Amino acid sequence: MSASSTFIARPISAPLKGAVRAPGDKSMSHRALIFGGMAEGVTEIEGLLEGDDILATARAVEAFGAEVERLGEGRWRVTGRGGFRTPGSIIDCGNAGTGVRLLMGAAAGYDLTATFDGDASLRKRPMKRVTGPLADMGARFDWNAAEDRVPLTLHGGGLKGMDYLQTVASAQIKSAILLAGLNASGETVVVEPEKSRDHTERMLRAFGATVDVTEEGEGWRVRLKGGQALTGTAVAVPGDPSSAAFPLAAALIVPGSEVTVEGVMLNPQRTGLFDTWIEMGADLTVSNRRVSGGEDVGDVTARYSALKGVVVPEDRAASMIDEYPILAATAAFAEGRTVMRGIGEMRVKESDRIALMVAGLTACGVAVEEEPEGFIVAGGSVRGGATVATAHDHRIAMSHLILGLAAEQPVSVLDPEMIATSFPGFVDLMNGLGADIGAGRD
Ligand SMILES: O=C(O)C1=C[C@@H](OP(=O)(O)O)[C@@H](O)[C@H](O)C1
Ligand SMILES: C=C(OP(=O)(O)O)C(=O)O
Repeated sequence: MSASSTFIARPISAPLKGAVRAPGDKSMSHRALIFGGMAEGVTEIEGLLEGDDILATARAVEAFGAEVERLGEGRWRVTGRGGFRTPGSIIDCGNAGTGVRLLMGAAAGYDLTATFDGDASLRKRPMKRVTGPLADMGARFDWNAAEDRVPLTLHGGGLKGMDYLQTVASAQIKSAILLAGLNASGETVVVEPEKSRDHTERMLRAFGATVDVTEEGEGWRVRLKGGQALTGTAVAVPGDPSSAAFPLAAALIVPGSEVTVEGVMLNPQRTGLFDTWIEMGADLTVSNRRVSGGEDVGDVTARYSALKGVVVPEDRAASMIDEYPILAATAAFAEGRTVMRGIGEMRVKESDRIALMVAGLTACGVAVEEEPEGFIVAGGSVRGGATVATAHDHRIAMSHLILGLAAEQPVSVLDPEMIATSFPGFVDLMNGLGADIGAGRD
């Protein structure tokens, strides 16, 4: 696909109908591969997301010395050697912030040297939030191009545990420090201001580690002792709520629709969007609740709904940080204003997601106000009829394509190939439900 490729979503007149499965959860897929690579023995993974971000992490884990095999669709085996060793090549994490930050934390605990890099988007993202605390534990870093950015070289080993008080609620920072702490002397403690996704804590226990978690203020105090070995295990990865959000959003805004996404992970630190949609008046129901892979899972059904604008509580941000773009797309069809604040973190994702959503929605005829740490969408009719820049950001691309299905005129997005980082098969899945999304003209 050329650099100037586009996808186009055309307004549809018939409702979306059907039941689908979301791809495997991206956060858990990164962790299953990385922990499997750090562990001694065999880790069998089912439901692994085969998106580009995860394939980059699989290659990285292999470069750090584990054996990584694909057994079938979503079925992978990692045979770990009980630690990472110096890789023979640069660790290219592609587009993945989670991949690079968790891998740096994991690698920092071992006596090795590794150079990390990524694509143009990853090269713009801040790394000191992770290298800072890892350096305080004893790791050394060389900036190979610019401070705070990849490419960078890590010299690991000889770490001391630390107490770390996080200023932002970030599961990536928390996870990097905890993974380093596993191979540090003494105890490592991370205190977060608000609860962030806890897949690392849960999954480390499945790999045999002892992790102590207590409530502290609005967040958690997480403690683990250094010198803990991980043992390979079986991991079942449930569906990704961040991906499920797209077909569900389409059902909410296309009249007459009813769509079920089966097997969606419902960890409370990931379901802020669903809570917000329900407050907006969405007909969203969960059935068949069960536990799978140590996480709550259910089938989520969305039916077309007359949505109302809401003020999203700021303390919900960590539980839906990747979902504000698709929330904004649905808010464009709601009656009244949807106020999204306390989300400055959105500016340091794969793109400046506040700026990109404001620009894209404005181009589609939606009234939007930008703030330094948030934005406000005034809902109503959506004209569409625009070609939207995505800055190679998968969630910006998918959000505008969903918007286009219910707009008055088609919506095109530039550079849609990044959708494959988190949701390979997005277009086929959506079209199978009755959407009209296809390749546009260059
Ligand atoms: O830990 C994780 O798997 C993730 C944490 C979040 O990032 P931050 O930790 O930077 O908030 C999220 O945006 C990202 O998509 C996945
Ligand atoms: C922010 C995201 O991912 P990452 O930080 O891993 O690049 C995302 O998937 O929306």
